[in-house]
This record gives sequence, structure tokens and C-alpha cells, in this order.
Amino acid sequence: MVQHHFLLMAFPALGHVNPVLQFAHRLTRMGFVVTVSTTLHMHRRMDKTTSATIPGLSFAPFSDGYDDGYKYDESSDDFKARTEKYYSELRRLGTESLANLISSVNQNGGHPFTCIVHTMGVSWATELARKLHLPSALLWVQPATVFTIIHYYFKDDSFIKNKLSSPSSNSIELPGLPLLEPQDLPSFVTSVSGLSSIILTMFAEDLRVLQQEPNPTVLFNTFEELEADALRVVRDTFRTIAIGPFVPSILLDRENNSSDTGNDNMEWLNTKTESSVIYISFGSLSVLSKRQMEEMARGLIDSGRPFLWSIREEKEQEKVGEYMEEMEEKGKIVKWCKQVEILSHKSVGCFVSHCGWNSSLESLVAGVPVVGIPQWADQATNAKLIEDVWKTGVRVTVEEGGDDGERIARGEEIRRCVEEVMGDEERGKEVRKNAAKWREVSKEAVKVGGSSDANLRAFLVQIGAAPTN
Ligand SMILES: O=c1ccn([C@@H]2O[C@H](COP(=O)(O)OP(=O)(O)O[C@H]3O[C@H](CO)[C@@H](O)[C@H](O)[C@H]3O)[C@@H](O)[C@H]2O)c(=O)[nH]1
Repeated sequence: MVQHHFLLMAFPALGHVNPVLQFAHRLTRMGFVVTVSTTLHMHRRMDKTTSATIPGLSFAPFSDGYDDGYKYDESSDDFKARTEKYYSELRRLGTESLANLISSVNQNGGHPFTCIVHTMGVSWATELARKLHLPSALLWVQPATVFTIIHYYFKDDSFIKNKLSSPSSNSIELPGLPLLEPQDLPSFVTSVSGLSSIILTMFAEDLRVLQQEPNPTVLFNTFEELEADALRVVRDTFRTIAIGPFVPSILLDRENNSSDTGNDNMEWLNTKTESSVIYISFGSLSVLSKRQMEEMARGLIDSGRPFLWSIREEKEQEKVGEYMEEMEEKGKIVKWCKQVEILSHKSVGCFVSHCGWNSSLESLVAGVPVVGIPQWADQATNAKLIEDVWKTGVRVTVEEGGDDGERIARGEEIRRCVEEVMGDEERGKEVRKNAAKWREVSKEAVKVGGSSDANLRAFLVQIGAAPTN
């Protein structure tokens, strides 16, 4: 019997690498051999603590020429040209490495690769798979809603582009999606410059390459119950298969925990009462301005609640300036923590988040209500879904702040939103009830026999790889 061997290729960003790793875990549990490939820099950043001992899982990192990581500096004059050059190098070196990997496995008597799955931005992996007559699929690591928006954006200008430039009504009505205002759209379609517009070009290439496939298949890090309509309305063009949420098993397997020790954050959380702590994180990419950091600090202090704030780097932490002392008295600032551990702790009652898709799914599975402060990319759309569709959180209102016209979430507004989801008023109760409901539904989806488990098994059978577990 053929031992199926999956090659999973992740675009070099933590938001892609993390779900790919979870997907790899799932496939190995089903009895498959899996190789995960990404750039050397991302490979080093990947949290592989739980992967080291998994039989059947291996890694094949490659150098993209930036082993200390490519720096996206949108303020530099040559940002667009430099980034496009980087992506073309990523394509050249990635294709080369992938081709070498495939032939060396074949020559050295390893299990030959039988399927390639890749995230967005590396569609050259599909092109290589086609050349080698291997089945392939795109793994979409943002919501299906965003995929659907992007699809309609390119399908016909009348859906989005013309509306955005119209002086009168620019509400966007798309099949299967809630009515969207421009502020609910991903920045890819609203920004005409910077990284967002480069990513839009990348998505155009992803869809172009995909649509040349006889059976264009998109696996989604979402689940049917969560985004049924968004998945359904594009089925005339793509085979859409929801197989998420891809979150670490600590969130899926355990009940909210409070007893773990040997870890500063857990011990600190253990001293707090149930659902009393605000957790704050803006993911692996966003950098907040000093002004915004100060507003956040003010809002947290004024909330009168304990908080745990993950701020990636020391120089970022310094931006809270004069508030540091008071912050350290009332809360805890940490550098980079195991977010899923924090979210699964029963003391955490609210997540102030940029609404990155991984964070959004992790909070959903943990049943923690969200206060959304979206920054760019898919985050505004995710915040819209959280507030208006799943009703598991609220989105702060931002306003013009300061001379440079920067849009700011004011401390007072952050405090108000936190109070809204954690307090005793009707809205808070409803949000918490919905969060508890989605926690159960999301866990069910990935259990054996759940919608995502069944979808994944059907996909595997279709490519001739029936699971043994
Ligand atoms: O202290 C921290 C903070 C975050 N995380 C983890 O980091 C990941 C963050 O992912 P995500 O919430 O998706 O945010 P970004 O890193 O900003 O992800 C980028 O990629 C995502 C997937 O494409 C998009 O949805 C986001 O908008 C985009 O910014 C999550 O798994 C978190 O658990 C930690 O482990 N520790």
C-alpha cells in the first residue's frame, strides 16, 4: 500500500506557519507522513516544542536569502520595488528547493510525495505540482469571507471597485455575506498602496494559478458552521473545503485550566478570579504608535481590572512611557507568551485583539469574548464577523487623533468596550453566552465525525489517501 506523503509549504509569516503546523499534526495523527517547508527564518521562529517527537513529521526549510527575516519597511522609498524583488527571489529559491527536495526523496528511497498543499503567496508550489502530476490544494489561512470578497473583487469591478469610488452609496452587497461598509473590508481592497496592494497582487496570482487547475481546491482554516454561506457562494468556481479551526490541541483537548505552574504567566493568572483578566495582543506583525500605546495603557489602567499585555519587543514596551510604573502595579507586561495557554486559562475574561485570523479562531475555541481593534489586512472583516455575525465581541470606534491624522482608539473607548463585554449589562451577557456557544461548536467541528473532520476525510479519500486512523 502506498504511504501517502504530504508536502506542506507555508508562506514566510507566522500567521501562515502556525496553522500549517497544526494541519501537519492532524495529518500525522491520521497516519500520514508529512514534511513542512518554509524559509529558514520562519522555521527557526516556529514553535516546534510539540512537534519534535511526532512520528512521521519532518521539516525541510530553505533559504530565501534573508535568513534573519525580510524587513517590511513601508516607509522606505523603494519599499514596493524591494518587496516585489524579494517575492520573486522567494519564488525562484522556493521552487528550486522544492524541486530538489522532491527528487532527493525519490532518489533516496524515501516515501515519494503524493500531494502538495500550500498557503497563499506561494502559488509556484501548485505550478510545480502540476508539472509533476501531483494533486495540490491551496490552504487559505484567513476567513472564507475574505476569500469570497477577494473573488468578487476580481470577478467584476461592479461588485466592489466601482462602489468604493462612487460618491453616493458605497455599502457592499455580496452574495452570501452580510452587508459590508468600506471600513469592514480587508485593507487589500481598500488600500491602493503599501503592503496591502502588493498582497492583493499576490492573491490575484494565487487565484489565477488555481483556476488553471482542472479541479481548483481550497482548504480553509474555518468550519462549516462558522462560514457556511461564504463557503457555498464560491462553489461554482472552487471546491471549497472547510477543515479548521487549526489551533493547538491545548485549546481543544483541555477544559479551561488553572492549575499549571512552573510558568510565571500561569502562576500570575492563578492568583486572579474567574473571567477577571483582560489579555491584550496585536499578533506578530502590527506595530502600534506611541500615541496608541499610551491610549491603550490609559484605558487598561482606568478599567480597574487586572490585565496581561503581550508586547513583542522591549523598544515597543518603552512606548507606554510614563504609564509603565502604574501598569506594572495593576497588570503584567510580557514579551511574547504562549497565547493559547493564556486564552485557555479560566481567569481570562476578555481579549483585546487586532483580530488576526489565528487570534480570532483561538479566542473562539477558548470561548473568550473579544474587543477588536483591527489594524490592516483581513482584520477589519474579522472584527465585523466577531461583532455582527457571531456576536462574540465588540469593535472599538476609532477617531482622528493628533496632527498627522492617525486614527486612534482612545483609552476611554477601549475602557468602555472592555466594560461592555465584561460587565453586567445585557450586551455583555449576550456576548459571553455566544462565546460559550461557539466554543462548543468549534470544538465539535474538529472532533472525529465533526464537520471539519468529515470534510478532511472526504478530501483525503478523493485524492486516494484514505486515513488509517
Ligand atoms: O504573545 C503572543 C502573541 C501571539 N501569539 C500567537 O501568534 C499568532 C498570531 O496570529 P494572528 O492572530 O493571525 O496575527 P498575525 O501574526 O498578525 O497574522 C497575520 O496573518 C494572519 C493570517 O494570514 C492574518 O489573519 C493577520 O491579519 C496577519 O496580521 C497566534 O497564533 C497567537 O497565538 C503568541 O503565541 N504569543
